[in-house]
Amino acid sequence: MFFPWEKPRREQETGNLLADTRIRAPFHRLMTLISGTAVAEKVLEECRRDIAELAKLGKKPGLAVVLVGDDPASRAYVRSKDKKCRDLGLHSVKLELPAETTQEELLAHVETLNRDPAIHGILVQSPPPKHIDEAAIVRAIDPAKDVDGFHPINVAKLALEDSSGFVPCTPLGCQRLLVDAGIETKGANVVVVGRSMIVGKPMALLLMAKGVGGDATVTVAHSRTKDLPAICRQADIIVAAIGRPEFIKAEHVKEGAVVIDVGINRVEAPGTEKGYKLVGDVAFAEVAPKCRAITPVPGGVGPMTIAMLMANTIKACQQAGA
Ligand SMILES: Nc1nc(=O)c2c([nH]1)NC[C@@H]1CN(c3ccc(C(=O)N[C@@H](CCC(=O)O)C(=O)O)cc3)C=[N+]21
Repeated sequence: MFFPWEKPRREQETGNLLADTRIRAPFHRLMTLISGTAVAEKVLEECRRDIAELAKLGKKPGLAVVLVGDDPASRAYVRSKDKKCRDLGLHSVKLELPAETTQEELLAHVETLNRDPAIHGILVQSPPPKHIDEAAIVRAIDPAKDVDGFHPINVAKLALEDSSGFVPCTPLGCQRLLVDAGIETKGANVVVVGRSMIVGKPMALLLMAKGVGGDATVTVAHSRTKDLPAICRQADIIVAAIGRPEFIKAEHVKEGAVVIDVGINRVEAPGTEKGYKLVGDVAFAEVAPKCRAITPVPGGVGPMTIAMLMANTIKACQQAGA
């Protein structure tokens, strides 16, 4: 028997796949691989338009990324943020400070950037070395330049659904992926796994807010949650932000669920060129066949995070002196 929707199984590659790439799944369903790379490109196209509008007003958005120490993964992120800024024609300042930088020195850098009118967004790469009090640094950033959305003022604005604030880039990117992939969040049971200030908590607030990409029924699960697989199996949408490689297995996922994989874990891969590979918080090979849609790693949430950082920087510029 031949069903027209049964397309030949494709190599389950992850990478530059389009959002409508479909892989045949069991029970004659089609599984969508949601391409963060493709959606991020769309967001960046919108950014280019906004940048052109600002240029007419003589304005150019500027982003400062501050990195303390020499963690290789952090350096890679900072480099790709800097590169994306340059691609778009944004003003980009990259501050790479030694691991021994003191709290006072770092605060002085933040103060300088707060006062710099060419800088609209400031990001201090997380996590900083142990001797740095990250909460104090975050509070020192001018909330109007806090494009990470970590400052208490911006956390409050998100909770209050005040759209003048900045929402953390990763949850914002996840929400945009859901909206762009045509996945209805209104009334959906969403389980967010992870309660971090960077992803889990703001993700939950966004999903329960009123409007497009919101109106969901949100459950936040974490390391102390009882019977996590049973809780996750209730979910129409799972957002996995645990920070443990391939933690979410087939037993966590209801047939036909949508899975957003926020994890970016470097795991050893002997014999490969780099000596490591990136895996998500989801065991992709066993989970994907059960899903209606899923994001890959790499090429999923990661590129969206950077695109939303650009979008937040543009918003900061638009709001500056407005
Ligand atoms: N203050 C602060 N803000 C952040 O937004 C922030 C941070 N600190 N600390 C670290 C995390 C991590 N993060 C990533 C962003 C993009 C990719 C990304 O583009 N990943 C590519 C792959 C990149 C590769 O190949 O290494 C992908 O998933 O396809 C990854 C990770 C931002 N972070």
